[in-house]
Amino acid sequence: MRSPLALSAPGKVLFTGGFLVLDRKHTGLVLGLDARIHVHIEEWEREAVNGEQSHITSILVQSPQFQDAKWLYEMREAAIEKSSFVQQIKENVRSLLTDLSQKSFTASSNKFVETTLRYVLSYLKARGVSSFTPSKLTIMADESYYSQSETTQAGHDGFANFGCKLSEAHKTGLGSSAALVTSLTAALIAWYMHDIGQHLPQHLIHNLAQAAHCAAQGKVGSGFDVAAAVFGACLYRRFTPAILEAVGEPASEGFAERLHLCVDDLNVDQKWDVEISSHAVQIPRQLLLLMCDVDCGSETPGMVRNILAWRKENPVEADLLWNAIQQGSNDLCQGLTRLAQLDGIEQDGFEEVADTLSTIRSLVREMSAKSHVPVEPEVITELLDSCTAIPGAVGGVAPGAGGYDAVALLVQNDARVVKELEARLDTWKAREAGTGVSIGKVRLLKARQAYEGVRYEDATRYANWS
Ligand SMILES: Nc1ncnc2c1ncn2[C@@H]1O[C@H](COP(=O)(O)OP(=O)(O)OP(=O)(O)O)[C@@H](O)[C@H]1O
Ligand SMILES: C[C@@](O)(CCOP(=O)(O)O)CC(=O)O
Repeated sequence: MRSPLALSAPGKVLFTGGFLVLDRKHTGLVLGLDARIHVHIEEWEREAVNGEQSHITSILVQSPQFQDAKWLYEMREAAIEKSSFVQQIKENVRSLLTDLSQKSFTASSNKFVETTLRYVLSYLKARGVSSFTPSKLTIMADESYYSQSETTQAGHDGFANFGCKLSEAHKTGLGSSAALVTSLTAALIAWYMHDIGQHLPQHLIHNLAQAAHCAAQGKVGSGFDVAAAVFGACLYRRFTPAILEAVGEPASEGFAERLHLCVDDLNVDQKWDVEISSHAVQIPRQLLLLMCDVDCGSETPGMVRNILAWRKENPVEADLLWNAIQQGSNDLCQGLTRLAQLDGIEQDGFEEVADTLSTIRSLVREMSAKSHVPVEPEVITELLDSCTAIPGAVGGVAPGAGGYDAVALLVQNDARVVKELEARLDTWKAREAGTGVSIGKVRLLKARQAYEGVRYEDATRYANWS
């Protein structure tokens, strides 16, 4: 029996560059977190159900921290005859596409899981992998990905039982789908591609996870969350969207071969042009990145549509604003790196970073006011002002698309500052003047800054769940 494998990928915070990063002219400053989504993969020995055909491979995916979260997929394979190997491979790929079906253990489907399986298995077939043994995949998420509720029960092994359905859990905006798609992609590649050796093929995983995530998400994102899940914290410049558009729909003729060419970057006229600079982003050890969950979501695709519409109608004004925010983002990145390199030589010296952050925030508020999209809404301004007034707090932002999801803070790495912040959040209550939008409880998440991307884990850690 083959030994199980486990892999994990981290969450992200788009600290600056929300909306700008959708345009290749700009970059996003993406900070990494130590909250991860893990995937454990093992052989699945399952007795054949009456009448079941041997050419069907079953793949079970489960998310045991949630109720009713088990999905069974079946993949049909045509027999491969040596004489017509290439042809058969192509047919297999097609049959895989039409016949990867979800047998519902659970009434609901899981679009991100299903799309990832479809993309990775199609890619593997096109790469010549011809035999797939049944496997069982167990997804485990670190606690910070979802808001705490009365049903959450902490476990001794560090994993919580959320005690509710996945659809009822409130996400905290750390990029659960990107971390999930990335660790699932990596687990399937490591399990079924036997020649990858010890080192995970990061670029392959990145390109494939971007393709699957983009398809499942409805092609709206810049892909910064998948880049962070694979490579960790980075300065991110997106890829040209046409690179993935060329792959087409999974049901279309020749999809798997096009996916293979795209993922392995073999299209001469459409090379991957994503820029991921991991070394450009550092947080000095004297600072902590803290995430506060506001538990009152925003609808990112709607905000993206409205901001882009405003930018299109006001190109001159928008460009000025976008360039000014970009400048702020560059200054912040350089300021943080400089302090990280001084590493303790200069104990104070956070004023410059604090000033830059406050300039960025005022530009983002200008973006909000002009576009009428609540990127930093009034309640969040109040919350950020209150948090950053605590002695030892350096500054903060409404990360990513902003809105009512979360705030991200940089504070001095001192337990007293964290305690004071917690005390302030405990009593925090706000109501937005005019619109009447109020935010509920604000909670400090356990997640802190981290740099590592996708990685192997000790597979014995998941013994209680798999
Ligand atoms: N633990 C999990 N098990 C299985 N599927 C999950 C899990 N966590 C997330 N997912 C999948 O990801 C989807 C949520 O993705 P979505 O992009 O809406 O959120 P997010 O990535 O956490 O948010 P954001 O992009 O704002 O950070 C779920 O509907 C589900 O398909
Ligand atoms: C608005 C956008 O630039 C950032 C969205 O970030 P988040 O999902 O709110 O963390 C969209 C994107 O880049 O995918």
